[in-house]
Amino acid sequence: MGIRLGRNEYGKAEVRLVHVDRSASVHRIKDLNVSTRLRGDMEAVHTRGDNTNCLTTDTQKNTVYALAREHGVGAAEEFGLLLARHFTGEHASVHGAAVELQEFAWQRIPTSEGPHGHAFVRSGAETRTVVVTADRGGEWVVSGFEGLTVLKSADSEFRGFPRTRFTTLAETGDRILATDVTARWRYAAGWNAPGSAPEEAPEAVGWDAAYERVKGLVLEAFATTPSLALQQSLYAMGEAVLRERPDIAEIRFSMPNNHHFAVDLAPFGMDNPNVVFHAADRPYGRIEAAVERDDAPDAGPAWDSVPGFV
Ligand SMILES: O=c1[nH]c(=O)c2[nH]c(=O)[nH]c2[nH]1
Repeated sequence: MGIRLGRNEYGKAEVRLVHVDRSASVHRIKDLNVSTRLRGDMEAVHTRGDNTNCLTTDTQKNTVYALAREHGVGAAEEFGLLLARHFTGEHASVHGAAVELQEFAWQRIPTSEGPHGHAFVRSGAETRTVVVTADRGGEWVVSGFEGLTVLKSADSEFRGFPRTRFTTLAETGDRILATDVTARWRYAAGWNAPGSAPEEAPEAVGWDAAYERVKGLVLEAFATTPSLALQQSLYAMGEAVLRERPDIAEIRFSMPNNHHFAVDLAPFGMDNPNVVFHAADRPYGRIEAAVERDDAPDAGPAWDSVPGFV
């Protein structure tokens, strides 16, 4: 009987790193949750318990902290690339690395004398996310965010769906459309061809500026697309991003349909022209799709370590 080791990876999950940049009197903080995953020559550790090639998960955790001290922490994409390159470059037994980051945003507390120098309040409606993958074939960056909660109180309809013997949903020309957007986008330029020039890549343009622009495009498309279905809003959001950003090959979304039901106030002799709603928390519809360019370069392993998008 033949039995063999299948796909495998290992790493340290959820290393909580807070880095304070104290180089000026006004501090900057980076608050990250970093997970590492390594692949490589790991047959012996699995089949024989021979740890010769096993760069321990404890060392991986320490590396996150030590490289933060040595290099500082820039954009999450930059720090992810630094770590992935370190693991694949410094350890012969490691052939590939995936680094997953979540970033929690902080903003200096506004005071009557301006933003405080070293007191912060958590900010940002959403959590920024990054997954960097590096192996001998190249580097891939998937940026994104999760938990961007949005709502439209008009310009949303849902009609024309099939009516089966189990259908009770009424057609509507006016409903609340609400969701928590999770979006992940894969950069194309310079990131999946080893040795290709990164001039047009966001590393040159600025990861933070690229992030803010994509978020802005997603929000604007949600707001301005008269919605006939949440699926249509999703596609419009992806299309808006790909039209403007040739450096992005594809964008994937996962969005709950956070249902709001108009409350029946007739028992109290009142009408309810879409004014009073019950915000239901479950069940919820779940709408997921990728929007991609026809000529998108191959995704390679870019999505392999992206949670919820496999
Ligand atoms: O935008 C929507 N898409 C659906 O697929 C769906 N299904 C449903 O019950 N309500 C909605 N709304």
